[in-house]
Amino acid sequence: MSIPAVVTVVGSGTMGPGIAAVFARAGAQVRVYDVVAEALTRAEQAVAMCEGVLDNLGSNKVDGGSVSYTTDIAEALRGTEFVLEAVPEREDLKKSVLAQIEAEVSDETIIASNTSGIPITKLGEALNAPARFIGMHWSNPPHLIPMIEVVPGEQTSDAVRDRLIEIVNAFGYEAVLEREVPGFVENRVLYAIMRECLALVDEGVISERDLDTAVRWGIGYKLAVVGPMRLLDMAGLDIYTSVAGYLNRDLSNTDGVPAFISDRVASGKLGFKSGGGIFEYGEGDVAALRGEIVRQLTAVRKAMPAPLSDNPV
Ligand SMILES: NC(=O)C1=CN([C@@H]2O[C@H](COP(=O)(O)OP(=O)(O)OC[C@H]3O[C@@H](n4cnc5c(N)ncnc54)[C@H](O)[C@@H]3O)[C@@H](O)[C@H]2O)C=CC1
Ligand SMILES: Cc1ncc(C=O)c(C(=O)O)c1O
Repeated sequence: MSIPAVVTVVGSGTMGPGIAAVFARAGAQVRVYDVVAEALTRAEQAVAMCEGVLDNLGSNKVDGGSVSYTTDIAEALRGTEFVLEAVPEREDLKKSVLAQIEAEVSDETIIASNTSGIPITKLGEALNAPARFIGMHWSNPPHLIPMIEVVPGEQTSDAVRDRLIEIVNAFGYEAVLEREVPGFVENRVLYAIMRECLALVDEGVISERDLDTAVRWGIGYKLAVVGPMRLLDMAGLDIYTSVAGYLNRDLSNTDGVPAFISDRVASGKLGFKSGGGIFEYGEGDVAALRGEIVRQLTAVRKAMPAPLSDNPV
């Protein structure tokens, strides 16, 4: 299974560098483009770190891969075969950038978006040739989570869909093909969980730290091995029927962003990126936490059956 020889990643913030590292690991010449020069400087450091993580993971490495960095979009897109858009999650911005990309590439170039859940058909309205456009939703951190949601829009061609699945598998990643819905699958599940977690903390049922402990060592640990559908069979559909019969109507069904979050955002408390959010972080805490998270994710990944392997669970 081959991957494109030349790949361009547009947007080098949280996600771009790890994505670039995975493509380069698979042998592609990757060009990383951003409008902010400092973002590229940070990206170069991030890519080097991701490469070290992939070495530690023992991830397969194909010769010939490289990563370069530029603030010149024409240079970034010249001769490219595959573009991954990873700019901020704003429909207007993404549409503008997608149109900018399409104007610079050949008719054969595939354009993919790492959008967290904006419908691909909607973003595709910005393109003259939406048949070449598809959703390619990586999960954070992209160089460690070996599952990518493949989300065709209504105009996406079958050939582009099949080619993207081939590329994802060439990384040694699981490609999950989905019909397009807002938020796709992973974030619909994640945001349902986050909604309930935030409600439980906000209502004083449990503290932030104890909530994390409960979820990590309860469903988090279990779901890393047993998926939700298999878990239903393991628990018993009769048990689910009894519990859901009284519990589903009692779960949080708030829409919008809870004040627990919006108040913090309004006061500039964004989490790791601002030194404080749900928790507060002192000097060096975020870097240490990032390193420990990567170390533990790597250890768990090594303990699990490899992606694409014949896992009986
Ligand atoms: N952060 C996360 O955990 C995940 C994010 N995503 C999605 O990936 C996309 C990117 O997210 P992040 O990396 O977190 O965003 P980010 O805000 O960390 O990085 C975005 C980058 O795009 C650059 N940028 C802004 N305007 C640009 C333009 N016109 N042309 C080129 N570059 C431009 C910014 O300078 C920045 O470096 C979003 O759609 C997001 O929803 C998907 C999975 C996980
Ligand atoms: C909070 C949150 N929101 C979106 C995404 C991905 O689109 C992630 C993730 O990939 O981890 C996330 O944690």
